[in-house]
Order: sequence, then C-alpha cells, then structure tokens
Amino acid sequence: MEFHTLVINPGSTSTKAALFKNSTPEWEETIRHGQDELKQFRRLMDQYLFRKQLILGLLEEKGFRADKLDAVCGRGGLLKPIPGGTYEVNDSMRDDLRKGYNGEHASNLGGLIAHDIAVEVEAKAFIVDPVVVDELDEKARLSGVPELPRKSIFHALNQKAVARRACRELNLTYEEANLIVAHMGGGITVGAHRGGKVVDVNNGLHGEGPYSPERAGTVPAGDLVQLSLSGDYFLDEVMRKLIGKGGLTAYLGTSDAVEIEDRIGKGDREARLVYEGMAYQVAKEIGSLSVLFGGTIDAVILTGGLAYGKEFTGWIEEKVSWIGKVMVFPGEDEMSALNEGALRVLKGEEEAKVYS
Ligand SMILES: Nc1ncnc2c1ncn2[C@@H]1O[C@H](COP(=O)(O)OP(=O)(O)OP(=O)(O)O)[C@@H](O)[C@H]1O
Ligand SMILES: CCCC(=O)O
Repeated sequence: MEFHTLVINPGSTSTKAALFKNSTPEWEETIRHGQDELKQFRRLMDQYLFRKQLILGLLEEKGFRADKLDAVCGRGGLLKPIPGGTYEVNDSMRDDLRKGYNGEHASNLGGLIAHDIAVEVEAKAFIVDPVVVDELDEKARLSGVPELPRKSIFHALNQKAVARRACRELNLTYEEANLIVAHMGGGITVGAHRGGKVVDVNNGLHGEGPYSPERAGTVPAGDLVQLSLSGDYFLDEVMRKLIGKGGLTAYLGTSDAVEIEDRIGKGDREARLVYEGMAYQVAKEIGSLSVLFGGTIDAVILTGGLAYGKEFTGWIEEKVSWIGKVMVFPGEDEMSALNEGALRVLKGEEEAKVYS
C-alpha cells in the first residue's frame, strides 16, 4: 500500500515542506524568510495565508495533485500540555492553535494549515509530538513556588525521533531504554527519557536550563526580579533578554556558532570562554538528569545544529562520558519524524490520539 503525506514545518525564519511516499521523501524544500518579509505581519496568525500559499505554490511547482494526498502533517504548536504521539487535528485543537493557548510560536500555524489543505481533498490531518508534550514526573513539576510550576516545553519532535534512532542502533525499544537527549539548536533542551516518556526536561522557551545561541536559560532569580522592577525596562525588553537576545547573542553579538568557532580559531579568548561556558552548562544539565536513572543509562545523545561543532561536542563528551555511551546526531530530522508519525497511523500500527 502506498501513502502520500505532505509535511509542513513552519519555523520562525523559514517554512519547510516535504512530500513523502511511504518513508521516502519525493522532495523537501526550505523557504527562508528575511526579517523584513515577516515584519509586515503584526501577529503570528496574520502569516497564515502567506505561508499556506507558499506551500500550495510548492505543490503546484512540483506538479503534484493535492487530491492524491492521504495525509497532511504539520508541526504542532503551543497547545495544552499533552502526552507524546500523533494527534488528528480537530476543532478543539484548531481553536487552541489559533488563540495560542500557551503563547505564540510559528509551529501554531502547522496544524491549521495541515487541516485546511487536507479538508479540501478529504485527506487526514495530523500533528506529531508538539513542543508542549508533557510526560513529566509529578516531582519534576515542583519549582518551590506553587504559583509557578515547572512546565514541559521542549524540542519533543526531534528529541523523540533521535531517541528512537539511537534505540534502533542499540537494539533496544524506546520503551525500555534509559536515555538523556540534549537538543542544541537556537534553544537548548535536555530531556530524561525513561520508559518511553520524557520525565524531566528544562523549559527551553521560557528561561530554564543552559544558555543557548539566543536564549538566557536559568538566570539568578532575585536579580532578574530586581532588574524587571527597576523601571529601566518594559516587560517585552526583559523577555527579549531571556529569549531572542540572550546567551551567545548577549555576550558575543551573534547566535552563529560557526562564526564564533572562527573567532576562537583566530585567538578570541572571550568567544572561547562563552562558547566553552555553554558546553559546561549543557554537561551540568546532563549530569543533573543522570541521577534519575540509578546508574543504568543506555546513551547520552547530542543533537541539533550545534552538534555539528566537533570541538563543542568534544567539551561536553569529556565531562559526561563517565555517565554512559555518548552518541552524536548533528542537525535535526523533524520532517521525517512528522512523516513517520503520520505513517504509523495510516498503516494502522498506532491509533491517532484525540486532543481535547
Ligand atoms: N557546522 C556547524 N558547526 C557548528 N555550529 C553549527 C553548524 N551548523 C549550524 N550550527 C549552529 O547551530 C545553531 C542552530 O541550530 P538549529 O539549526 O538546530 O537551530 P534552529 O532550528 O534555528 O532552532 P531550534 O533547534 O532551537 O528549533 C546555530 O548556532 C548555528 O550557528
Ligand atoms: C523549546 C521549544 C522549541 C523551540 O526552541 O522553539
């Protein structure tokens, strides 16, 4: 049986689309958006038609008739907290994506566009492992301030995809493996995967964990409160210090790790200190999660764009290799992870979950 799935992944600076026949990509395209191009839209939802037209344009350019699609699968957004898996897009999900239940994120557009393309050709519409996948252990939710519970917002799609890939190499099922996965991209999230669930992870979007190319991570809380109430900053300016203009960007003026490596190569000591500091924080996060497994860790996995940096992953490996086997999967494989999620349901291997 042949299944055609259109995969849609709207990101903050790009729109990615791919067409799969079963597990094989027929084509995959990334359309990059300059800052000025998206500036014309005041709110994220205002980009909806623009992004949908780009994807329909790609289908036309490739000469593929939409009525041959079996499914359209979008990257899901800031919904209510839900367990991992493949979800059929329904009305309740569309309402929450439209209003941004947990905030604005480009991936809120994924499920909406998937639904609208699918409905016209009577195909199925899905999302897979959105950033709000929440499988936290109850103890992991406690922050010390009852009004501020810890939240699970992380790179669930890529973390789970690389975890499954590592399990295939290790000859284990995902459900029986003990893994720590560090996704290191524009944001950094480090998750403890136990029994097929991510039982603890830093909230990568709202200021927790290691600093990253463009985010601050955990900062001294009291000092942050004082800075916020000093009267010197508006709320959105403080938020920008945490997300967008934090981390490498704040210290070195760029989020581009390749440029930073180049500066280090030319003897820039400050760049080295800050870049090594980021590796130190990732290693510390991995170390803190290692205690959850009582000494039986099958692998520590390093992934995301930063994992292309050999010296960077080397610094982390030096500090964590005593914990377990370190596996490095540079980049991310979100498009095929979305396709595989849809395919498992189309083939009847898994039932689609219902969002409510
Ligand atoms: N060859 C490379 N060597 C070192 N760093 C690299 C390399 N290629 C990309 N990077 C760095 O990886 C980071 C971006 O990673 P990635 O593309 O995974 O992020 P993103 O998709 O924009 O964000 P996120 O993964 O948080 O959703 C940037 O700092 C970039 O400079
Ligand atoms: C942490 C959630 C995914 C992202 O970084 O955008």
